[in-house]
Amino acid sequence: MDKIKVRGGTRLSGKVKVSGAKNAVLPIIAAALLPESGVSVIHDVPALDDVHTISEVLRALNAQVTYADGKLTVDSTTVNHTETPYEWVRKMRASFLVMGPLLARKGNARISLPGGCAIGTRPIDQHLKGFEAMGATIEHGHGYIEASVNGRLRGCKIYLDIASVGATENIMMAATLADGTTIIENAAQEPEVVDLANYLNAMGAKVRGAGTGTIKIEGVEQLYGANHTVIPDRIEAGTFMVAAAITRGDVYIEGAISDHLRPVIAKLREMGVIVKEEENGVRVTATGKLKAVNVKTLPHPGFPTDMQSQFMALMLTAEGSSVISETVFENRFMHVDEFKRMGAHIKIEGRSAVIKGEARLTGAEVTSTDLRAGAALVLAGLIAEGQTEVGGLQHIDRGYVDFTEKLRGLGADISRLSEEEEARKAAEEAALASGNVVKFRTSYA
Ligand SMILES: CC(=O)N[C@H]1[C@@H](OP(=O)(O)OP(=O)(O)OC[C@H]2O[C@@H](n3ccc(=O)[nH]c3=O)[C@H](O)[C@@H]2O)O[C@H](CO)[C@@H](O)[C@@H]1O
Ligand SMILES: C=C(OP(=O)(O)O)C(=O)O
Repeated sequence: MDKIKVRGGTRLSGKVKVSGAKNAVLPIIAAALLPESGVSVIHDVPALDDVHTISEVLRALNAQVTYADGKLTVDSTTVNHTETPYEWVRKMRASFLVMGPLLARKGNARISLPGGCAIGTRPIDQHLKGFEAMGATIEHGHGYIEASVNGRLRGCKIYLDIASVGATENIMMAATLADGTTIIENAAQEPEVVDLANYLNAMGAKVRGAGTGTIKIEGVEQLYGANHTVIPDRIEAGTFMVAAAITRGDVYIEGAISDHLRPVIAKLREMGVIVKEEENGVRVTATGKLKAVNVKTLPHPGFPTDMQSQFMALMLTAEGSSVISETVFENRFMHVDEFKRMGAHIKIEGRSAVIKGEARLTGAEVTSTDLRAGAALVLAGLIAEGQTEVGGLQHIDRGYVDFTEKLRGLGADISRLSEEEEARKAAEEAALASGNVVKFRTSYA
């Protein structure tokens, strides 16, 4: 398995460009299953493992999907399968987002039950409650959920018990082709929900109110493939904002949309970080001591849980103790033990963590437990004394495009090595040190 090696101590500076948002593009690609005619062309699609996974899900349903240079083309006119096996849902929970489009367009869908993951149990009851309210019959068996409807889904009023992002998106997609009007109350208000609604409307859907707690969807007879450009990734942007702050650097994050980052900007400013909102990005500068703050994760527009572990890394450098309350996922503190391996003092009390500031971090071998935890460990490595080796990169690859390269572009002492490269490098170094210089071949014919 690959590892990221980072040596702490460099102040980051320069410019970094944000890629398209993972959490926007995944539901958008699922929604590309809806049109019965026309081709969708989606721009600014990040080259992520998750994008590859959802593309494979669509191909397994018999859609034609091509990807090159950030442009993804989907032709769903040929879709004739309605089953998504465990293989794909296990890799990425967002695969479950094809249920709404399949049910709306084909009248049935058989999707593997996602199961829990490293950050929580993550049930899907709100998705299913919505589909049932729209007239679908739901059956569970052999690890699968099968949903079917006689004729079309019916528009109705659905109150979500939790403002779930995925449930809002799945129900919204299903409702575009339903008979009548659907109203989702206590809907998720994340910018990615708005981006999905914009794409659906570009295909001919009638979605109003996305970005508020009440979304109204008037069902239409048919949708048509459309062009769409994905919004920049606010979590990637936030991660680089923290990278600038943690190294007391000066970084311009091109493409970051301030309005999507209100809670992150507010908390950085509260800590004493300078954040300048510019027309096409934000500039983050930090020097000297930062103040401890308290953070509570909440659905948008609250502080995003996907920024929690990166902020924990930053809090380790503040003066005094900070508290994080994680209210979105019940088990999103797995990175704490990894931070402790680097010398951090963090105490978990129920769903809160108390983070002691002014930590003297030392480089260590650590493992990513989820996508954001992996990024946070790299951030901690940027300020640790000596070398940090971060493993479990399959998590980081799900959600960050060229993470190592982008950080190196800002001056970080960072590299990514495969096990093979690492062994070869070590042998070369040993040979050089002994004066016995030999040429190593990486392969033999
Ligand atoms: C691909 C994608 O967009 N992923 C994001 C999405 O995940 P996802 O859409 O899975 O997150 P949800 O908003 O659905 O989950 C929020 C909370 O609601 C609970 N829940 C959810 C659905 C349900 O039917 N029942 C239920 O109890 C979950 O277990 C969790 O505790 O939003 C999360 C919360 O901002 C982010 O961390 C993820 O990065
Ligand atoms: C939790 C995340 O993603 P997912 O919902 O795809 O697991 C994330 O992006 O931090």
